[in-house]
Amino acid sequence: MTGTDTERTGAAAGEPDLAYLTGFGNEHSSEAVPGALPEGRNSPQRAPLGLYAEQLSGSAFTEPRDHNHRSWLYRIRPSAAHPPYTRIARRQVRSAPFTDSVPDPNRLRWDPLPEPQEPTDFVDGLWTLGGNGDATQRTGMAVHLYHANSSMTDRVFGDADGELLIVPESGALLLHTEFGVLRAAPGEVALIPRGVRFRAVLTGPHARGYVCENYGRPFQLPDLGPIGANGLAGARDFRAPVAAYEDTERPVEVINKFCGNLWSATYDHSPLDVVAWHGNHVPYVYDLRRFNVIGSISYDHPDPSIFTVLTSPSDTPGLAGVDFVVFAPRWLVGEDTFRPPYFHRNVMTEYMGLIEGAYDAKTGGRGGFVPGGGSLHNMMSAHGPDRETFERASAAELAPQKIDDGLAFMFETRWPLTLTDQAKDADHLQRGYDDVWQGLQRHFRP
Ligand SMILES: O=C(O)Cc1cc(O)ccc1O
Ligand SMILES: [Fe+2]
Repeated sequence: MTGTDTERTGAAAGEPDLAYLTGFGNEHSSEAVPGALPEGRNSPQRAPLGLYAEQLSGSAFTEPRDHNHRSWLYRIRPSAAHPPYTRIARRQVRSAPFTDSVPDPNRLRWDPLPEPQEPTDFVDGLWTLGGNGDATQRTGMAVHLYHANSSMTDRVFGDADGELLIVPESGALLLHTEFGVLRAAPGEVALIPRGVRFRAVLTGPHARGYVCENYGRPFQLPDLGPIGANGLAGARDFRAPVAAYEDTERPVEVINKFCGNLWSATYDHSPLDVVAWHGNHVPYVYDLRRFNVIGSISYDHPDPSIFTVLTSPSDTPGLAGVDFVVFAPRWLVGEDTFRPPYFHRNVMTEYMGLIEGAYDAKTGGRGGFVPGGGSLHNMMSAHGPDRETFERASAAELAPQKIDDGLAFMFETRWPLTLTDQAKDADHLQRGYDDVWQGLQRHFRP
């Protein structure tokens, strides 16, 4: 695929007007200064405009074309021009393998992270809930939350351990990356590929959200099978940035997450100095409201795999390292059907978050499933509608019904999640979550 279409999205007052390149997985190309991209070759003897040519590989050179991810960057200085990194405190960031505790079969739910008390940027505000796999083996994933009240200035972050799927819940982020600037507001998700450097700028006083750090194969669009050629997330709705560079000659701290630790080096310039680029290892943003929701128009509640936005496949067909699933506004019309999510036990592990409103299987409000909160239903943990939802939905008069009062999502992973101590012992862990399934009456009449 080639992607040359550009799309502009409305930015809020005072924010830059951002242009984007559209399409998922495209061989995009972009130059901030005309003539900065070499033609016909990647690495001419002297790159145009006195730039340095550099390849960034997100896959092994030899991976099949379908899975090959790389970009060529034309930059003011090569990334190699940096002083040594030294290890810094991890603060509240943890990585796989997770060894703080043993995996817990209990159903768990958290309220939102408390507001930061001191100046906290996106990196300082990352707080790891747990995960699975092993970052050094490039398997598994981690669930992080973030809360920030300041922008990253002269501070840049890159994650060698995996790609970052950022799910804002409150406050939009401007993500200044090596490839240009993306804006991700609540209701949108942004993906920063492995190794790509960025800094997060707040557009208001506060920002909060979720991050899926995927150590495994990069997220891709799911196959559509019998759905056909269209449906779910449309490839053309994914937006990559256009090239934009920082020509900054002052100290900039670059933080590198590497095999679970944070390392820092102070460069004498900004590493966001890419004037032109081409390739398919690129960041992107996607508006979840564009998701084409497909469901049952006869009876029964389909499995939530029908809501998969992105999947990170494993070596076993159909078994994802992690799926990103969205519960977007939709109509429910099932006849003689219990319409909310059913009671179930799942070999896959489900972490759920709420971006806005309410979720149809759970009661919201204080002590319930609330925006910014999260729930964990680990492998084979019994869960489903809470008592109130069960009673209401079992008695409801069935007419076509629009579900449009919320936006929830799920990170669904093939391996159980192990919690960090800070998640297990958090004040914002809801201690009485099991009670939502208490009082489900016996109705058996043989
Ligand atoms: O547990 C959940 O709420 C997630 C979920 C939703 C759904 O529609 C069906 C199954 C499922 O696990
Ligand atoms: Fe579930």
